[in-house]
Amino acid sequence: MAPDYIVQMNHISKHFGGVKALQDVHLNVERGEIHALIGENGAGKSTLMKVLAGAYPKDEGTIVIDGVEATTATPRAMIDMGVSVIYQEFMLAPDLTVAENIFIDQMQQSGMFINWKDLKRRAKQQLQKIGFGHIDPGKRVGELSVAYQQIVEICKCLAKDSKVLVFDEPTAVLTHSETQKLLELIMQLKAEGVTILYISHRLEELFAISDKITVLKDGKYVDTVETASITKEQLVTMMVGREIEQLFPERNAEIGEEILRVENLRTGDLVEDVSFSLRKGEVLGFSGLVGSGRTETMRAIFGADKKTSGKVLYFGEEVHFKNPKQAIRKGIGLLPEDRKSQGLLLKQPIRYNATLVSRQGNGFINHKKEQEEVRKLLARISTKYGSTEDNADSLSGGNQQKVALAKWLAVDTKVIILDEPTRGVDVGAKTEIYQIINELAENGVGVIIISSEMAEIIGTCDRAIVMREGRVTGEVPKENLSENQLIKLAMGV
Ligand SMILES: Nc1ncnc2c1ncn2[C@@H]1O[C@H](COP(=O)(O)OP(=O)(O)OP(=O)(O)O)[C@@H](O)[C@H]1O
Repeated sequence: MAPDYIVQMNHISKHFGGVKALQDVHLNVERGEIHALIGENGAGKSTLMKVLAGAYPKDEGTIVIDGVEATTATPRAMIDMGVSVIYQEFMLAPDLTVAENIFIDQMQQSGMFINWKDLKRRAKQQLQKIGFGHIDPGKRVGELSVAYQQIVEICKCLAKDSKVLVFDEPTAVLTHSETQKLLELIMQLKAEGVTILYISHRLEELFAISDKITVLKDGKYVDTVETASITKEQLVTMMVGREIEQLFPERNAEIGEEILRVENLRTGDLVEDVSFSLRKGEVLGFSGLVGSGRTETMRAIFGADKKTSGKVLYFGEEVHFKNPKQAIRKGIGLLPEDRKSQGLLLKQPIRYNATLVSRQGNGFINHKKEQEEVRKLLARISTKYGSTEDNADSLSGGNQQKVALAKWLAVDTKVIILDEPTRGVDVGAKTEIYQIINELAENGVGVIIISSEMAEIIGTCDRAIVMREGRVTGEVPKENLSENQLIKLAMGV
């Protein structure tokens, strides 16, 4: 029997200026399957999905949805054909309620008198249908957690009768248990006949839920394979074009004297009592659930937020950084978790972003020299970009993360705090980032890594601190690091 394709994208090409983001790409998805899309940062996954959603016009190629060719692929036309995309940055209106967000498109279209009671009832029904009936349809979306906002976004798509749902890295911002819930929901949607396209850099997720995987590399189609017929290693080789023997490279750092000590730190409403120390050449992991206060702790140390009480000792001396500038001057760096709002200036050139920290205090700048240095820096972590003068928003998500990291590699730090350093980064580049972390440690830098990926904490750290509800619940040395141990401490059991 001939395959029953619901999405057929063939010979798709798309360029942005000189960058060929997609060249003669194919994507054929059968009705009712979960089809994963994978590839390195900048491979063209998001662009292909934006072309499918009608958000970007294609240069060449055809799109056929359920047997009908999309001749005018605008966002409206593609929604009408049954395709909806759940982007990493949700398209929700934070000031409107859950119910209003779910039905916003219908409300705008009908322009009729709105029966609020009915709207709430229908929203509740939608939420119940996918097992989230406990979300209040009258609540403002801005007050919901990221995971719940994502549920609202999914309901919004389902309310539009979407036949094909595209998830673009949906779990990057979710906790372990939220991720499990989302994966279950996706399986449920599949059982109800919805076709799913799924982008993720987390291979274990792809192997858990997908039926087929399409691999892209450098904007080109590599292959489509049955998930059951391939191993993780084979998939990685297809993706990066080489074998990755070891995701977490070995390190033989010499751990030296104590350089940072935090005593009974209290900050904001969340962090109540945090104490720990960091030594020269040490990689210290911070594990815990989202909302456990890890980011807030680091921000207070870095002078980005005020501490209410407690002490920070740096090389044995008490310090009171009033702002990040003071911390940076003393050799402390922080790569924030949210690169979009804190890590990068998206409307500024890549070069400017990569030298943001190193140029502080330098009046005269030699552009040529700077460009050359930036190129070298970015090559160290295989960043894919057009020109150093392009704005940061022209970069793919993972490559934005690399530029945000690069700016810290351009300066000498003694302590560097990396908040979710590999979020949205592909496996090949992850290894390169781990290698850089190792090099920093070998050069005597004390490195702190906050990570929601337990494998990352286990694979890279000499020791881990686990936080829960604003307090430290445990400290685990390398030899005892295990997922089980980290989960127990994070959940308080
Ligand atoms: N609006 C844009 N303007 C210029 N170039 C762009 C734009 N959007 C994407 N690109 C370029 O197109 C290429 C593909 O990017 P895309 O975002 O599709 O990659 P991706 O596979 O989704 O990567 P990631 O895993 O990092 O999210 C990249 O080289 C990127 O820099």
